[in-house]
Amino acid sequence: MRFPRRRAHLTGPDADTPVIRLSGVAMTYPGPPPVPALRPTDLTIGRGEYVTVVGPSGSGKSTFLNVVGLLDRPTAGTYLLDGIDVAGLREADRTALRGRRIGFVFQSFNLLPHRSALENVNLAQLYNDTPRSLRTAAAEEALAQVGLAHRIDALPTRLSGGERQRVAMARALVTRPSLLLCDEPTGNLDTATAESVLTLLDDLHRQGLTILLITHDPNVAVRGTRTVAIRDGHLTELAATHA
Ligand SMILES: Nc1ncnc2c1ncn2[C@@H]1O[C@H](COP(=O)(O)OP(=O)(O)OP(=O)(O)O)[C@@H](O)[C@H]1O
Repeated sequence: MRFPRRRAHLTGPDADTPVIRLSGVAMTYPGPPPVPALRPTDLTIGRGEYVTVVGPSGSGKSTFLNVVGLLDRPTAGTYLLDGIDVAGLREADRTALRGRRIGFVFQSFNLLPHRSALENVNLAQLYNDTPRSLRTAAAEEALAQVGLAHRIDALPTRLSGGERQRVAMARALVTRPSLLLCDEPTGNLDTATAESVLTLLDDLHRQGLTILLITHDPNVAVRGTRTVAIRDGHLTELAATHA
């Protein structure tokens, strides 16, 4: 499966439209006392970039992820996702946009334990435009893409940690999202398994996928082609790592 530079469906952006453009985006939790968890931030992520966000505990990584992932509304600034100003959207439209354009991968996998790998991946297609008759094939293709073609009928409890994370990645990819948003994707994995997941992310990036990965681990952060650091809610661009 390749990730088209130009998205086919309805209001899909062209290749030059950044996937993410944040202008002065900030988040202050109301409190009391108010907590300025994300200071006014400008950040543009172009199509096909692999950006990592690194920062210590409490620096604002989850706050940033929740805003970018359309899980929380920022308290200031403008956020364009695929050129769409998300501030004006009603909640149902934000949910639909999130379901179509963003694939999430979490540290804890978040799979339904009593559903097979295939069913877990299939459930992610509630909001996409794939005709119902083609959804199973799309889910099988996504599982094959992460190297799990032979395990599609397995329950998560019968899979290793690395395999579970691959199912989660297939679930994130099946909608062909504009952005893969990863939150500590290797946090629950041993070193060798973590490396295989990071290698898969490298492959997906080479295929054109835009990736935003949040981590506290500098060794993971260097896998991105661009790294930003977050500290006390301030985002700063670090030097480019590898191409
Ligand atoms: N709902 C909330 N209400 C008030 N303050 C919050 C809320 N959520 C987070 N904070 C505060 O905002 C700051 C940033 O928190 P955040 O969870 O974004 O950090 P983090 O980098 O993700 O931390 P960790 O790596 O430990 O998960 C912290 O000072 C935290 O205490």
